[in-house]
Amino acid sequence: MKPILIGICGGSGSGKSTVTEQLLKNTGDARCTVIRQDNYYKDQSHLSPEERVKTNYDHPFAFDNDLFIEHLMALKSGKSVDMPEYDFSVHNRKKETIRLEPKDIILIEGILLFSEPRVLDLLDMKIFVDTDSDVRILRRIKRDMKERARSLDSVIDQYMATVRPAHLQFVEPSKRYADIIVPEGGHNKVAVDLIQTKLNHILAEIEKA
Ligand SMILES: Nc1ncnc2c1ncn2[C@@H]1O[C@H](COP(=O)(O)OP(=O)(O)O)[C@@H](O)[C@H]1O
Ligand SMILES: Nc1ccn([C@@H]2O[C@H](COP(=O)(O)O)[C@@H](O)[C@H]2O)c(=O)n1
Repeated sequence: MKPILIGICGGSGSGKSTVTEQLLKNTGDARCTVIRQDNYYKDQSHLSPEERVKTNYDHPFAFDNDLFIEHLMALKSGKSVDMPEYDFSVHNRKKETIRLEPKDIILIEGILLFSEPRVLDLLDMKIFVDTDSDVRILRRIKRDMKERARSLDSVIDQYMATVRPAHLQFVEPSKRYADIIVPEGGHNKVAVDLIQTKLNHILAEIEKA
Protein backbone atom coordinates (compact mmCIF):
# COMPACT_ATOMS: atom_id res chain seq x y z
CA MET A 1 0.00 0.00 0.00
CA LYS A 2 1.22 3.51 -0.81
CA PRO A 3 2.05 5.96 2.02
CA ILE A 4 -0.89 7.97 3.36
CA LEU A 5 -0.43 11.74 3.10
CA ILE A 6 -2.04 13.80 5.85
CA GLY A 7 -2.11 17.61 5.56
CA ILE A 8 -2.12 19.74 8.72
CA CYS A 9 -2.92 23.34 7.80
CA GLY A 10 -3.88 26.47 9.78
CA GLY A 11 -2.79 30.01 10.51
CA SER A 12 0.55 30.94 11.98
CA GLY A 13 0.49 30.19 15.72
CA SER A 14 -2.64 28.04 15.45
CA GLY A 15 -0.88 24.98 16.88
CA LYS A 16 -0.07 23.00 13.69
CA SER A 17 3.43 22.03 14.80
CA THR A 18 2.16 20.96 18.21
CA VAL A 19 -0.56 18.74 16.70
CA THR A 20 1.95 17.32 14.21
CA GLU A 21 4.54 16.56 16.91
CA GLN A 22 1.95 14.77 19.03
CA LEU A 23 0.79 12.61 16.14
CA LEU A 24 4.41 11.79 15.27
CA LYS A 25 5.22 10.94 18.90
CA ASN A 26 2.15 8.70 19.28
CA THR A 27 2.65 6.95 15.94
CA GLY A 28 6.42 6.51 16.24
CA ASP A 29 9.08 7.46 13.71
CA ALA A 30 9.39 3.91 12.42
CA ARG A 31 6.08 4.36 10.57
CA CYS A 32 5.62 8.11 10.38
CA THR A 33 7.57 11.10 9.08
CA VAL A 34 6.97 14.87 8.85
CA ILE A 35 7.56 17.25 5.96
CA ARG A 36 7.09 20.99 6.56
CA GLN A 37 6.12 23.58 3.94
CA ASP A 38 8.24 26.14 5.87
CA ASN A 39 11.34 24.25 4.76
CA TYR A 40 10.43 25.10 1.16
CA TYR A 41 10.66 28.89 1.40
CA LYS A 42 12.61 30.03 -1.67
CA ASP A 43 16.35 30.40 -1.42
CA GLN A 44 17.20 34.10 -0.92
CA SER A 45 20.99 33.96 -0.97
CA HIS A 46 21.01 36.55 -3.76
CA LEU A 47 19.30 39.14 -1.49
CA SER A 48 20.90 41.25 1.25
CA PRO A 49 19.63 40.78 4.85
CA GLU A 50 17.77 44.12 4.56
CA GLU A 51 16.03 42.99 1.37
CA ARG A 52 15.07 39.59 2.84
CA VAL A 53 13.13 41.29 5.65
CA LYS A 54 10.85 42.85 3.01
CA THR A 55 9.70 39.51 1.53
CA ASN A 56 6.04 38.61 2.08
CA TYR A 57 6.46 35.20 3.75
CA ASP A 58 2.71 34.58 3.87
CA HIS A 59 2.10 34.80 0.13
CA PRO A 60 2.20 31.63 -2.04
CA PHE A 61 4.98 33.25 -4.14
CA ALA A 62 7.38 32.96 -1.18
CA PHE A 63 7.46 29.16 -1.50
CA ASP A 64 9.25 26.87 -3.92
CA ASN A 65 6.06 24.89 -4.40
CA ASP A 66 7.40 23.03 -7.46
CA LEU A 67 10.12 21.42 -5.34
CA PHE A 68 7.70 20.87 -2.45
CA ILE A 69 5.21 19.05 -4.71
CA GLU A 70 8.00 17.07 -6.39
CA HIS A 71 9.06 15.86 -2.93
CA LEU A 72 5.49 15.02 -1.88
CA MET A 73 5.02 12.98 -5.05
CA ALA A 74 8.33 11.18 -4.50
CA LEU A 75 7.41 10.27 -0.90
CA LYS A 76 3.98 9.11 -2.04
CA SER A 77 5.58 6.79 -4.58
CA GLY A 78 7.92 5.35 -1.96
CA LYS A 79 11.11 7.32 -2.72
CA SER A 80 13.24 9.23 -0.22
CA VAL A 81 13.92 12.97 -0.61
CA ASP A 82 16.44 15.53 0.66
CA MET A 83 14.27 18.16 2.35
CA PRO A 84 15.82 21.67 2.53
CA GLU A 85 16.42 23.14 5.98
CA TYR A 86 15.40 26.71 6.83
CA ASP A 87 16.79 29.34 9.20
CA PHE A 88 14.11 31.85 10.28
CA SER A 89 16.67 34.08 12.00
CA VAL A 90 18.35 34.94 8.66
CA HIS A 91 15.30 34.41 6.40
CA ASN A 92 17.07 31.89 4.25
CA ARG A 93 17.67 28.24 3.49
CA LYS A 94 20.52 26.48 5.21
CA LYS A 95 23.15 24.67 3.17
CA GLU A 96 22.24 21.36 4.82
CA THR A 97 19.33 19.14 3.83
CA ILE A 98 17.58 16.38 5.77
CA ARG A 99 17.05 12.94 4.23
CA LEU A 100 13.38 11.92 4.58
CA GLU A 101 12.56 8.25 4.07
CA PRO A 102 9.06 7.30 2.90
CA LYS A 103 7.03 5.91 5.81
CA ASP A 104 3.48 4.56 5.98
CA ILE A 105 2.18 7.90 7.27
CA ILE A 106 3.53 11.20 5.96
CA LEU A 107 2.43 14.25 7.99
CA ILE A 108 2.62 17.48 5.98
CA GLU A 109 2.43 20.76 7.83
CA GLY A 110 2.06 24.32 6.53
CA ILE A 111 0.06 27.55 6.40
CA LEU A 112 -0.70 27.37 2.66
CA LEU A 113 -1.25 23.67 2.02
CA PHE A 114 -4.94 23.91 1.23
CA SER A 115 -4.63 26.98 -1.00
CA GLU A 116 -2.48 25.07 -3.51
CA PRO A 117 -4.68 22.77 -5.66
CA ARG A 118 -1.73 20.49 -6.57
CA VAL A 119 -1.11 19.81 -2.86
CA LEU A 120 -4.82 19.30 -2.16
CA ASP A 121 -4.92 16.63 -4.88
CA LEU A 122 -2.18 14.63 -3.18
CA LEU A 123 -3.62 14.63 0.34
CA ASP A 124 -5.53 11.63 1.70
CA MET A 125 -6.70 13.45 4.83
CA LYS A 126 -6.95 17.20 5.48
CA ILE A 127 -6.83 18.62 9.01
CA PHE A 128 -7.26 22.37 9.70
CA VAL A 129 -6.13 23.73 13.06
CA ASP A 130 -8.43 26.63 13.87
CA THR A 131 -7.46 29.16 16.52
CA ASP A 132 -8.70 32.73 17.03
CA SER A 133 -6.42 35.44 15.68
CA ASP A 134 -5.87 37.14 19.06
CA VAL A 135 -4.58 33.88 20.51
CA ARG A 136 -2.43 33.20 17.43
CA ILE A 137 -0.70 36.59 17.50
CA LEU A 138 0.04 36.30 21.22
CA ARG A 139 1.55 32.84 20.69
CA ARG A 140 3.51 34.13 17.71
CA ILE A 141 4.99 37.08 19.63
CA LYS A 142 6.27 34.74 22.35
CA ARG A 143 7.63 32.18 19.89
CA ASP A 144 9.21 34.59 17.39
CA MET A 145 11.01 36.55 20.11
CA LYS A 146 12.27 33.37 21.80
CA GLU A 147 12.98 31.10 18.84
CA ARG A 148 13.22 33.23 15.68
CA ALA A 149 15.37 36.16 16.89
CA ARG A 150 12.68 38.83 16.34
CA SER A 151 11.85 42.04 18.22
CA LEU A 152 8.33 42.80 19.45
CA ASP A 153 8.06 45.71 16.98
CA SER A 154 9.10 43.55 14.03
CA VAL A 155 6.53 40.86 14.88
CA ILE A 156 3.75 43.43 15.17
CA ASP A 157 4.75 45.29 11.97
CA GLN A 158 5.00 42.05 9.98
CA TYR A 159 1.67 40.84 11.33
CA MET A 160 -0.16 44.01 10.25
CA ALA A 161 1.62 44.36 6.87
CA THR A 162 1.55 40.79 5.54
CA VAL A 163 0.60 38.00 7.98
CA ARG A 164 -2.93 39.20 8.71
CA PRO A 165 -3.88 40.18 5.10
CA ALA A 166 -2.52 36.92 3.68
CA HIS A 167 -4.24 34.90 6.39
CA LEU A 168 -7.59 36.47 5.44
CA GLN A 169 -6.93 36.09 1.70
CA PHE A 170 -5.44 32.59 1.54
CA VAL A 171 -5.49 30.62 4.81
CA GLU A 172 -8.94 31.27 6.27
CA PRO A 173 -10.86 30.55 3.00
CA SER A 174 -8.90 27.29 2.57
CA LYS A 175 -10.53 25.90 5.73
CA ARG A 176 -13.44 24.82 3.54
CA TYR A 177 -11.30 22.00 2.11
CA ALA A 178 -10.68 20.40 5.52
CA ASP A 179 -12.02 16.97 6.44
CA ILE A 180 -11.49 17.71 10.14
CA ILE A 181 -11.23 21.01 12.04
CA VAL A 182 -9.27 21.02 15.30
CA PRO A 183 -10.07 24.03 17.49
CA GLU A 184 -7.24 25.56 19.57
CA GLY A 185 -4.40 23.34 18.45
CA GLY A 186 -2.02 20.95 20.10
CA HIS A 187 -3.49 20.77 23.56
CA ASN A 188 -6.89 19.66 22.25
CA LYS A 189 -6.43 16.12 23.53
CA VAL A 190 -9.87 14.86 22.47
CA ALA A 191 -9.31 15.90 18.83
CA VAL A 192 -5.72 14.60 18.71
CA ASP A 193 -6.82 11.26 20.24
CA LEU A 194 -9.63 10.90 17.67
CA ILE A 195 -7.23 11.53 14.79
CA GLN A 196 -4.74 9.10 16.35
CA THR A 197 -7.42 6.38 16.45
CA LYS A 198 -7.94 6.86 12.71
CA LEU A 199 -4.17 6.70 12.07
CA ASN A 200 -3.89 3.49 14.10
CA HIS A 201 -6.70 2.02 12.00
CA ILE A 202 -4.90 3.00 8.76
CA LEU A 203 -1.66 1.45 10.04
CA ALA A 204 -3.46 -1.80 10.89
CA GLU A 205 -4.99 -1.86 7.37
CA ILE A 206 -1.56 -1.34 5.81
CA GLU A 207 -0.18 -4.27 7.82
CA LYS A 208 -3.01 -6.53 6.64
CA ALA A 209 -2.56 -5.54 2.95
N1 LIG B 1 -3.88 24.36 22.52
C1 LIG B 1 -2.85 25.12 22.90
N2 LIG B 1 -2.91 25.81 24.07
C2 LIG B 1 -1.90 26.60 24.46
N3 LIG B 1 -0.75 26.79 23.77
C3 LIG B 1 -0.62 26.13 22.60
C4 LIG B 1 -1.64 25.25 22.11
N4 LIG B 1 -1.22 24.74 20.91
C5 LIG B 1 -0.01 25.28 20.70
N5 LIG B 1 0.37 26.10 21.71
C6 LIG B 1 1.62 26.89 21.81
O1 LIG B 1 1.53 27.97 20.86
C7 LIG B 1 2.78 28.19 20.20
C8 LIG B 1 2.58 28.07 18.69
O2 LIG B 1 2.19 26.73 18.43
P1 LIG B 1 2.75 25.97 17.13
O3 LIG B 1 2.30 24.55 17.25
O4 LIG B 1 4.21 26.25 16.94
O5 LIG B 1 1.89 26.74 16.02
P2 LIG B 1 2.05 26.78 14.43
O6 LIG B 1 2.92 25.62 14.03
O7 LIG B 1 0.65 26.66 13.91
O8 LIG B 1 2.66 28.11 14.12
C9 LIG B 1 3.76 27.16 20.79
O9 LIG B 1 4.52 27.81 21.77
C10 LIG B 1 2.84 26.08 21.40
O10 LIG B 1 3.45 25.46 22.51
N1 LIG C 1 11.80 34.16 6.99
C1 LIG C 1 10.55 33.95 7.45
C2 LIG C 1 9.77 32.92 6.98
C3 LIG C 1 8.50 32.76 7.51
N2 LIG C 1 8.04 33.59 8.47
C4 LIG C 1 6.69 33.41 9.05
O1 LIG C 1 6.48 32.08 9.43
C5 LIG C 1 5.09 31.82 9.44
C6 LIG C 1 4.83 30.37 9.12
O2 LIG C 1 5.34 29.56 10.15
P1 LIG C 1 4.38 29.05 11.37
O3 LIG C 1 5.25 28.06 12.09
O4 LIG C 1 4.04 30.24 12.21
O5 LIG C 1 3.19 28.44 10.72
C7 LIG C 1 4.48 32.72 8.38
O6 LIG C 1 3.33 33.34 8.89
C8 LIG C 1 5.58 33.74 8.08
O7 LIG C 1 5.16 35.06 8.32
C9 LIG C 1 8.83 34.60 8.92
O8 LIG C 1 8.41 35.39 9.82
N3 LIG C 1 10.09 34.77 8.42
